[in-house]
Amino acid sequence: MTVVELREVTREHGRVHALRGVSLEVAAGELVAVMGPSGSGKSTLLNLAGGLDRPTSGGVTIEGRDLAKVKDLAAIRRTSVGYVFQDLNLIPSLTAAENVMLPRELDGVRSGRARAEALEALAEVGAEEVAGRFPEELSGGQRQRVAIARALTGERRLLLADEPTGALDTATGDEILQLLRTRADAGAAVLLVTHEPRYAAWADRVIYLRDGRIAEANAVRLESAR
Ligand SMILES: Nc1ncnc2c1ncn2[C@@H]1O[C@H](COP(=O)(O)OP(=O)(O)OP(=O)(O)O)[C@@H](O)[C@H]1O
Repeated sequence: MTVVELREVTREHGRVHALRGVSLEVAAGELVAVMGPSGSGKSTLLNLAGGLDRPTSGGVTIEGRDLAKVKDLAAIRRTSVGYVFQDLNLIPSLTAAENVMLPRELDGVRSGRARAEALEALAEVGAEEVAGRFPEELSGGQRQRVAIARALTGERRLLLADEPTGALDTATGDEILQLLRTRADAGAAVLLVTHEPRYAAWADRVIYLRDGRIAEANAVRLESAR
């Protein structure tokens, strides 16, 4: 089942062509890595796939809903899409658990249930022991786990990760990739932007962007590398 589909998507910023006619489908259960040089359009692709930005032309569909026809994009973002960015955007005045609860509470889920879900998501990423701590009291790897837990709550089917391992050491980066892989294996569609071939090796497919176009798309099966 296709979770996200981009059809001939372009995105222009004035005279800059950030994306030039990209088509891509990511199915449930798939982890797709997006690679390419700086400025090739990777973040633009991710933002469009998650409804954080709108294409200049072409279309984006998430779980069968054409985003061009959706009035409340924010609602789709909260219910269907989980984001993990390098700039983690954890709110400093909230504990780890409160950060994870927030999107669910914004969506009208009661506090008690949102808290139970948050603790479950934190346990899933191995961060339950930091639930009551504030972001500044956490290591980089712990913060990243909390950000992933926040992206996982509410059974969101599309997970978008933009260099989620950027600031982390190799061992912690591997753990984060393992989490994304596990999530894909459990039925999510995962799009991962990375510069690191070692992380791309966890993907089912790797697409290479160059100057806003897909230059190459490889299906890789590297079970033995995992
Ligand atoms: N808001 C914007 N206004 C103007 N130009 C933009 C904007 N966002 C992106 N661009 C341009 O679009 C192109 C693609 O940018 P994008 O951030 O998607 O690339 P990237 O592959 O993610 O790069 P990096 O690896 O450096 O993060 C670049 O030339 C960038 O300067």
